[in-house]
Amino acid sequence: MTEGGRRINLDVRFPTSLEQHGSDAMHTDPDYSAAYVVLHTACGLRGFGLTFTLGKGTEIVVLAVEALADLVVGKSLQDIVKDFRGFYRLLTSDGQMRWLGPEKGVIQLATAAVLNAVWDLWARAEGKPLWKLLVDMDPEQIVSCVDFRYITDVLTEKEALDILVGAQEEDRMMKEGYPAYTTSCAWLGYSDQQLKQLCTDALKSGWTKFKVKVGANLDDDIHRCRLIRQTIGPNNTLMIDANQRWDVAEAISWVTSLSEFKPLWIEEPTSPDDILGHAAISKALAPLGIGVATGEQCANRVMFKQFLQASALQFVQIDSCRLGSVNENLAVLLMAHKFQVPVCPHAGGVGLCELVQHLILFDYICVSASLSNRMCEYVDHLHEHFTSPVVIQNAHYMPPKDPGYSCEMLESSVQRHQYPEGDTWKLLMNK
Ligand SMILES: C[C@H](O)[C@@H](O)[C@@H](O)[C@H](O)C(=O)O
Ligand SMILES: [Mg+2]
Repeated sequence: MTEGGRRINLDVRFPTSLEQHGSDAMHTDPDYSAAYVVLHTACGLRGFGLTFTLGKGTEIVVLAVEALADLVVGKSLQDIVKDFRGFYRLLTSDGQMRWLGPEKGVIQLATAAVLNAVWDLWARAEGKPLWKLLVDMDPEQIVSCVDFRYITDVLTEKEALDILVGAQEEDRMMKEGYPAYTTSCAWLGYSDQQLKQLCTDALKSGWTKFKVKVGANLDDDIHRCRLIRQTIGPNNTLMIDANQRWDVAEAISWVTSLSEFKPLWIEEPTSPDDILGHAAISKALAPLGIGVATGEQCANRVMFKQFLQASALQFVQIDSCRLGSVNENLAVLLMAHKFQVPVCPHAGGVGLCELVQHLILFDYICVSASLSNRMCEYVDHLHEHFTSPVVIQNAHYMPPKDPGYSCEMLESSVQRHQYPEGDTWKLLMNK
């Protein structure tokens, strides 16, 4: 990898807060943003990677990426992928930098951005979309990308190999795609009128599964859930998402008050680190038929391991930019399979839909072979800034065909949205 004398790590921000896109009970004004990484090889190939942020502080992630750059620049792609587990360890276990995490917080977001770019580069070098690169790998090679440190008490390499049965129903995915649900109809800052209109339009386009933001005000939640349930009807699926707003007892009583609207899950009811709290909530809500979903702020495989061990979640929400890239997502997919807990990836952010679709296709084809209680999140924002945007047909993700990990943004979009020097921000600041 070379640095080529120019900046390769960028702070790119979109002013989504202006229209309340992405708003929830804890993040009331997100500007969907990314620390964006471009790797250059000596032979002229480029790999693109990103990690998702909400605006302020993205510059800190960019600095963390720069701190990791020394571990990447000067290495060849072949050297990295020949011992990908070793390279993952190098990035996450540097004797000085690991003090900043380890494997969590800003440094982990930066690790994800860098490794996402490496995976993108690898898939491009092979001329395949990332999901296909994974599907075509030997189980041994897949397992060699995973760091099993701290998880061998629940998953050994041998067990992982046994799980990876090899490609199964790839054809089904090519024909039908992977089922999706939408969050874009019901961000917390949207008006009733907007909720109703967006749900009605989504129903017409074939959507049957809807997620609603809750957690700020109970009366308002009852009102919004009623409105949406009435609009989507009794047979479509509803999920609710509190984004960590409550204490444990509060979560149980609040969700009990919303149970008449029959949500499939309550997402992030409390602190993302409170594994036993999630277990208590799961136990209390099970008789109501409501599961607990979490993972978008679960920074590493060890946390997921414990959530699974403690029966603290019924839906695993992997995130392509929170965990340490594909390497660590593979570990979580395999553990979820061992515990027979369905994986429903998180994608509410810029670029997350583009990335995570690759992981869930791999999960279906090589790991789970099941669609029961499984779906991938979709949000309808900012896809126009990517060179290979997601393709949704009849509420399904259609498998990407272009080589890479779908991380590349249009150069014009990057330029316009760079913070603070891009035109979009200059204009907003001068208002
Ligand atoms: C701030 C973001 O939009 C979150 O609200 C979003 O990721 C959300 O939790 C989701 O599940 O999509
Ligand atoms: Mg969420």
